[in-house]
Amino acid sequence: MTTQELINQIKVKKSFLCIGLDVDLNKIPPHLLSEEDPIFAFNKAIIDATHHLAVAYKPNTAFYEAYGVKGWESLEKTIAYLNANHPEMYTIADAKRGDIGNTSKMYAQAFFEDLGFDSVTVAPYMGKDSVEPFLSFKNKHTILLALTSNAGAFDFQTQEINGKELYKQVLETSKTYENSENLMYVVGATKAEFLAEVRQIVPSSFLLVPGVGAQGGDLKSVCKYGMSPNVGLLINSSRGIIYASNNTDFAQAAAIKAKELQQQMEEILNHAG
Ligand SMILES: O=C(O)c1cc(=O)[nH]c(=O)n1[C@@H]1O[C@H](COP(=O)(O)O)[C@@H](O)[C@H]1O
Repeated sequence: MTTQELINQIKVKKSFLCIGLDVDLNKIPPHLLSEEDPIFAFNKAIIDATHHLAVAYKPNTAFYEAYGVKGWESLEKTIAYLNANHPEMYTIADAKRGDIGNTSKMYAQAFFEDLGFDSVTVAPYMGKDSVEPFLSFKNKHTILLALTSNAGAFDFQTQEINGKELYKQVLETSKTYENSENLMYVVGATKAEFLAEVRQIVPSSFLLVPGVGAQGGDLKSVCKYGMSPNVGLLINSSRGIIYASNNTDFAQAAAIKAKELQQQMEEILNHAG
């Protein structure tokens, strides 16, 4: 999906919500455990109930890899279901990859070509030649970790090197990479006040903002500091939506939570004009 197509979807749906499909078998409704593929059954029900309220889905691959071959099959089925039935949805493989060039190329192939995701999250630590193999894929996005939502973000990302915080160096340096127009960035919702400075460096890039909901990030603050003229935000909530109920009404309960966020987003978009 192109960036313009994503922007169009945001305008049509009046939503910039990304729903995180972080499926934990200990948290899903027990009645699903007798299904042949409980993870896919859960995802399909959540997608069917929420796709009109969100513009993106983000399975975090850890939750699938944890179940071995079966988990990977559930991931494959989930992305295939989305691409076949909801091609308008933007898809993010949250895999946080990045390695020497020839290895990164294989990671990119796995997520963009084999699985067919629109984007993948990548760690910037190994630098230019670890990121550019992802950027060379047309109409695919590479979502680089800039300032993450967790407490450990302050260990390195906000430390200054030559008078500049590392996350700012990541933003600035990555703009010089080949095909840098295919970049998006992760900035945690728990660090909303940093978004104004992020926007000074990347005024129009899309930002994936996780941390609303279970981690306590505030939607309004994120929009206040981070919204660009083209919206430029994908706000993710995983547990806060998908585990709203662990009973037979789980999908409807997820839709209620998703709608709460979508309505707040619609109000913000209306005010932004
Ligand atoms: O890359 C991410 O999506 C990510 C970056 C970050 O800084 N913080 C963060 O929470 N995430 C992911 O976003 C999701 C947040 O989930 P909830 O806290 O349940 O909404 C998880 O899949 C995290 O791995």
